[in-house]
Amino acid sequence: MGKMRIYEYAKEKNKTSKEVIEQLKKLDVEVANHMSSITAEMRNKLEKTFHKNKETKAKETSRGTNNQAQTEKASKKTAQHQKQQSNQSKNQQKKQGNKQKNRQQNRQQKGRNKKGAMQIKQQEQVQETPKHIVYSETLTVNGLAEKLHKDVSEIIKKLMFLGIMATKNQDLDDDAVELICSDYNVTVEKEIILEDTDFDKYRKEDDEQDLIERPAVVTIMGHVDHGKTTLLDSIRHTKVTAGEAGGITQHIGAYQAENDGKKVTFLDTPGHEAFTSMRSRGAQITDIAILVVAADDGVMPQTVEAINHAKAAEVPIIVAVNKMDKETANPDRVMQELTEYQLIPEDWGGSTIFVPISAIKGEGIDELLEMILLVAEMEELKANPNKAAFGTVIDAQLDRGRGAVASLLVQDGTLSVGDSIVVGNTFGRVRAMVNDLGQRIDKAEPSTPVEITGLNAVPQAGDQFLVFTDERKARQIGETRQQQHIVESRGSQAKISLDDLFEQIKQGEMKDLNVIIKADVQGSAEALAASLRKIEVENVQINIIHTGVGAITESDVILASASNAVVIGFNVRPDVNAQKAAESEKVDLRLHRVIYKAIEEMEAAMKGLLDPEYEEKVIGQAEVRETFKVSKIGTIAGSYVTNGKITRNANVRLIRNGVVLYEGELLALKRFKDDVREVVQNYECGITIKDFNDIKTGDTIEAFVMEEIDRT
Ligand SMILES: Nc1nc2c(ncn2[C@@H]2O[C@H](COP(=O)(O)OP(=O)(O)OP(=O)(O)O)[C@@H](O)[C@H]2O)c(=O)[nH]1
Repeated sequence: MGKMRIYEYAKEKNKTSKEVIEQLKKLDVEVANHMSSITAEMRNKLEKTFHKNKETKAKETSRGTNNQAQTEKASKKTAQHQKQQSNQSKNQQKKQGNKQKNRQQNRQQKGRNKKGAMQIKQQEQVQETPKHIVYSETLTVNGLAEKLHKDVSEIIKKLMFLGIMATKNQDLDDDAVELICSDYNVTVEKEIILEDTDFDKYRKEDDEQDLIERPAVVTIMGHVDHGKTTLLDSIRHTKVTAGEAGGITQHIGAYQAENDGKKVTFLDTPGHEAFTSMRSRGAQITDIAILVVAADDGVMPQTVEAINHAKAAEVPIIVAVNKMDKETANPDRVMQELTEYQLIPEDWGGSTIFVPISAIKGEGIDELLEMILLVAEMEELKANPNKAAFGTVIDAQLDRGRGAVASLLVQDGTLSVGDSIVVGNTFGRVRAMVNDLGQRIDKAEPSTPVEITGLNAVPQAGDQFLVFTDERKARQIGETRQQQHIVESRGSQAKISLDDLFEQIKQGEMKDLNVIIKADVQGSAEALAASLRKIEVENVQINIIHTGVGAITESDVILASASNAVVIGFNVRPDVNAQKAAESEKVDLRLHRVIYKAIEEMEAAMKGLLDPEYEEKVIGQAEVRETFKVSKIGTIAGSYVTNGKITRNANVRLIRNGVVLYEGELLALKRFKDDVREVVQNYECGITIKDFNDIKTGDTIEAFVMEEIDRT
């Protein structure tokens, strides 16, 4: 059985909460309000006094004294009677009995209360009151009044009586709803809508024969200024079928190019940040990554980042060696440098495709597209166009005239105008749909990017969408997802942290521990990586997914979040954005200044030996010299601080003859009559311990705090 609250007890005893609270006060028991729970001891005390009161009241009644409790009881009976009266199916015998009873009670009622018609109105209201109400999510004051068939002002008054100032459109919390209802003797039920909101639950497995080839979705990555945007533009100009819509291409976050009658979809936002932030949101939309490396510049830091991001996502890489038109172009150097990252050309015994291009001159574009088609063929990219569409948001914004506008990439099924759709935490019906050429279309098959309108709100890039055949279902799921999102955003998902690593290893959830290393110099990053790789813990392998030089950046954190990795910073710190991202993404950042400490920590975490985050620190001791028993408060220990200090927010333990009798919180710390924040050595004070009164002269009260350990 759960805890009983004051108002529940009052109801059981036919008392008002106020009466119970007052009675408790008389008994020197302090309670906060009607929602406070009631202990067995409190119950016993109350039972006794109420029992006594009852006897006195009984005597008074026999002397003909009228009292409020009786009036209440009588009016309740009247209400009951009226309910009974309205019930036609009651058997005759009962009716007879009731009639007699009612006549008697009515007489009593009339005698007691001569207010007449007003009274009747109230009774009618009582009659109308439902016995049970059901609500879901939240209820406003107005909503509650409607459900209870009451006037909203009556509910507001009752709330005021409970100390809740509410307007009629204000949401009530569950406790308030429960209290008001209990006041009307109405039982409440909160309906929890258990709509399954996971898209996977609604997506059906495909039969092999229903699958057909679909265009590859390609992302272009690479170092700054190596020519990503130029390449995207070049492909668009040479390969997009301009024409029907006057050749004006729409920037909807992606476009389709054609080569030999086969399509390829290019995502418009170059760079790995967008790619990885989508992945961190659970969306894997890229099938192939094009790594652009300028032939005159070679492998640069962001080239390496891009490689690691693509590898972490297990996406095949095609290298486009750009700026081949330049005199200083040195493709061999690029190839040489990339071998370090396991991107080895076929000629050199590897399997990576290298295509020399000049994005600015449009040279090598055909070859690049051919290679993309080749890799796509090897990847066997397929989808079933004959089912409800599923895919991902590439971009979304609010348009003044059109409302929420979202660019979607259809990844499976066919999206049609009029479809009921849930997009992330939004929903609606596809009102209008345009393709990358700005043409209005009715249907979009797998790998097609489209822009749609008709959603109730703006979704986020990386959100997934799913079409539902039932419009109502789409709405329900959309609304529930919206609610869940609000709840989840309060306590965002936990990522891997060294503190729970061992637990996960034990439970077999962790086979590879992904690590990102950022250091002040390449040498130490490599040394740390090499040492970490050597750590041997059964069944777990350390996987260094990225190493780099410089501060920990937001991009590192996003990669860590997407890959469930821990970031180790050696002699470097996170920048402001990285710090913020780590907090919101719950990414564990470990900062070290000594290599062996970093290794030790990792090893300890993997073996489950990591110290707790906090450790106890004793801050002072006091000797109990006298005790005072105060009925409202409990035992006050008149003490003398023998060393250190006792602070108001410290935890305390009571020690008697060297044995710890109790450990808990300090309730009050006083000097004379005043509450104080701390009392230092050689001063006297009064201490009370929360929920503990067995304090004796000669006991020691030890104060301690929990301090975070600095692991650096
Ligand atoms: N000579 C030559 N220059 C090129 C080529 N491709 C791009 N460029 C030039 O290189 C510079 C950078 O090109 P962008 O396409 O903006 O490079 P990016 O990788 O998109 O750069 P960010 O958007 O800053 O990351 C521009 O001045 C381009 O004109 C090429 O094939 N040959």
